[in-house]
Amino acid sequence: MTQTDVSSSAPESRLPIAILGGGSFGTAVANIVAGNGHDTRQWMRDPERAATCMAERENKRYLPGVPLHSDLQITADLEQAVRGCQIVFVAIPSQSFREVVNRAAPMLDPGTMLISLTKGVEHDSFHLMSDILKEEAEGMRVGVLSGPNFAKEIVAGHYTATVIASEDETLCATIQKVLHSETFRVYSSNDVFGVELAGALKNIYAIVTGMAVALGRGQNTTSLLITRALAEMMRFAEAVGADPMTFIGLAGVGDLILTCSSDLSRNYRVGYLVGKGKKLDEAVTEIGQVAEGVNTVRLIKAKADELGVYMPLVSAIHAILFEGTPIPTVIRELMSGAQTFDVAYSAKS
Ligand SMILES: NC(=O)c1ccc[n+]([C@@H]2O[C@H](COP(=O)([O-])OP(=O)(O)OC[C@H]3O[C@@H](n4cnc5c(N)ncnc54)[C@H](O)[C@@H]3O)[C@@H](O)[C@H]2O)c1
Ligand SMILES: O=P(O)(O)OC[C@H](O)CO
Repeated sequence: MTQTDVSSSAPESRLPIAILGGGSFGTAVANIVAGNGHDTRQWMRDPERAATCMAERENKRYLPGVPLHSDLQITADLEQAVRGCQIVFVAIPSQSFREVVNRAAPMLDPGTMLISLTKGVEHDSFHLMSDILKEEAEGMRVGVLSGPNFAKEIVAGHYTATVIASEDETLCATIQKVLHSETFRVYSSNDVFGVELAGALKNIYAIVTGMAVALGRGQNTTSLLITRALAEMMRFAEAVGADPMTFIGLAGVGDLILTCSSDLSRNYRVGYLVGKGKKLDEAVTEIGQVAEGVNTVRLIKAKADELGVYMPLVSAIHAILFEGTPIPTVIRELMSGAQTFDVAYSAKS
């Protein structure tokens, strides 16, 4: 297997790089990569939409009003997008992630860097996206990118940071170089599982806080929820073998604060709409974009039950979304639970 070290290439070197996914985040990352002078190809499945985005230099459905970089190539031809690329970013919702990677894998050169941008867990299994990349695309180098990163704020040029996680240090250095810009910083981590898990878990708590805001609750409540969410996330991480320390970084508490504090988050908005009385299906349809947390709640609840991990907020939101328990009943139960230690290492706190 040949593994090209592109991290040491001169800053001006132009690499062929593909981004799979035509939604908000794929588009935001494609714009960064193209802006850094790389030969950037974004793949989206719908040929008509690809042609329209290419012609109008705008992705009207997902990032209206945002000009696409003039060098960004957009295509619905997967082979044309990935051919000869040393780096492929995958921004496909978790439910379709495997299907797309499976299609792309035979078209990739050995040693291609495959980077997941997706924050979810595979439905009906407990696979994270890096597991899928390893299973479906053997012989590739794998990393995950996760952090407090609203696509809309990235394209608006707000100062932003994220984390690239991989056991492959050269891959991390390469991705740091490829994405770094005047407004975008990339930190590295070797805890792939922790970074990826943090990105998936925080979506659950964004639904919870969105709901609390819809119910008229104030900042005390939001702060209570975010802090106890972090405790739950770290307990779960410890139980499944991820490093709890990862959760105090950008991909953990950073993304948790962001997503639980803003209606730019689709997960937060799902919680908000359900809190206002909408049915879950109606809320998801109204958002019209992926809200990974809805599926993640089910999967994490099942895993927490199996492992005996105490996750009262996960149980609470699961009861509201999937068990038909009235919101006031769930809140009463949460608020009358045992008052334990604030900060503790024990998985039972
Ligand atoms: N939007 C953000 O701010 C943001 C930031 C960080 C991470 N993410 C993560 O990125 C992932 C993608 O999110 P997004 O915001 O781009 O979603 P989105 O809802 O904006 O777009 C999803 C895209 O995936 C495409 N898609 C769905 N199924 C497909 C299939 N079977 N084949 C090909 N394409 C398919 C859709 O056509 C659409 O273009 C999610 O896991 C999300 O959590 C999003
Ligand atoms: O819109 P959400 O809820 O999917 O959140 C987007 C990003 O994950 C924020 O980092």
